[in-house]
Amino acid sequence: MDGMYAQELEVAVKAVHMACSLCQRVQRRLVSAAAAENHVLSKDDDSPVTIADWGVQAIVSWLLSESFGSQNVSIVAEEDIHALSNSSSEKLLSSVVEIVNECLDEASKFGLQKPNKVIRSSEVLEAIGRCNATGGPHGRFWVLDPVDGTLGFVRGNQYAVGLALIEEGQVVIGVLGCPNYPLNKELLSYHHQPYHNSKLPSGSYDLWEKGCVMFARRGSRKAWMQPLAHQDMQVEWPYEAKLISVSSVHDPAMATFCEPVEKANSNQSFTAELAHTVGLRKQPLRVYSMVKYAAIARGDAEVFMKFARCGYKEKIWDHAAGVVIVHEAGGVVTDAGGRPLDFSRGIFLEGLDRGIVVCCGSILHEKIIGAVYASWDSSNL
Ligand SMILES: Nc1ncnc2c1ncn2[C@@H]1O[C@H](COP(=O)(O)OS(=O)(=O)O)[C@@H](OP(=O)(O)O)[C@H]1O
Ligand SMILES: [Mg+2]
Ligand SMILES: [Mg+2]
Ligand SMILES: [Mg+2]
Repeated sequence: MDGMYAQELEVAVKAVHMACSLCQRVQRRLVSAAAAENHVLSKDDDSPVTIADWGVQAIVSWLLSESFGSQNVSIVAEEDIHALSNSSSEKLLSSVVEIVNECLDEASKFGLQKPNKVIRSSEVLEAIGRCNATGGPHGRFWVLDPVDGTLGFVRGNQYAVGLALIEEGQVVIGVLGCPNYPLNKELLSYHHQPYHNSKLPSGSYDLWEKGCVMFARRGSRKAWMQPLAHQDMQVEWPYEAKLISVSSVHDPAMATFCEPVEKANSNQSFTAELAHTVGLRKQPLRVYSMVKYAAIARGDAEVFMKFARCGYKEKIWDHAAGVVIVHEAGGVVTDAGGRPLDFSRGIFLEGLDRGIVVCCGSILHEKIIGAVYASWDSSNL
């Protein structure tokens, strides 16, 4: 990790590894219905939030502040402390504090310094609440989605931790933790049973079998993947990193496209029409979270399309890390008008033309953008 942003990238990768470890602990506990009740809440818009969302936001914010000084760190992130700070949420907050300390205790596993004392609830709240930057065109800020695909997470399925650094409106580094990403791509659409791992005798599974962290630096033309450390496995930091790159498939008939699982999050009949128009023949791969970007970057799928319903504004933390990783792995990411996504206008991807189109290469990309023009008028978006 030499060159520009080397230190930022190193800290971000370590922080995402630790965040993934936190998520894995929580996901294992969610298996018990009784625990799930205390660990999953609904937000005002009815979307779920869990102790993992707050725990990851706290831990990443805390680690970034420790590494760069809190006065130098500005973070735009999804969660806030509202639901955690009222008097009825004491138990919830103590679960978050407990999991944060449990994970920080293992800091050395990820090449990080363990704190010399226990982190108190006020510090956890402070770390979460500090992530209230609003982005914009100037300066430097981090963008964090502590758990992307929270729905997938609570269902024991795919989810991601996304961390990116934006400078002068451009995403300069991206790190994506995908704890359930299978090495065997056929298993991407498989319903994961996360707790199965814990039943395996230690050492009987391959380090690369499931779970990875992907990362890239803008302009490097390289994207990397590291395995996650599995429970009970003694692996020394730094972990081995492999180069990844997009698929070389350009024939639509051979290509796989992925899209959100939830019908509410993308117009699946419109994407089916686009797929048909350009000659994509395979069944769509429906995957939760930015794991869809990971699948493109790793060459496990060729196209990702998301057309949110009219009026929904995409947020920068749902895309920043994925976009730079796909781009450096050789892929193309634009809106449906063919323009790059604009991360310089606050927390939303303002000005996004209709939807997001991610492809392994320009041939497929041009076909899809062309099909959007042809289909748009007849669509009911
Ligand atoms: N109505 C609507 N339309 C589009 N997108 C929405 C919508 N509501 C929420 N979100 C955001 O979608 C994030 C999850 O997107 P996915 O592509 O992973 O969708 S899906 O979970 O596979 O269905 C999800 O991220 P997380 O909240 O981090 O899970 C939301 O930020
Ligand atoms: Mg998200
Ligand atoms: Mg989220
Ligand atoms: Mg959410």
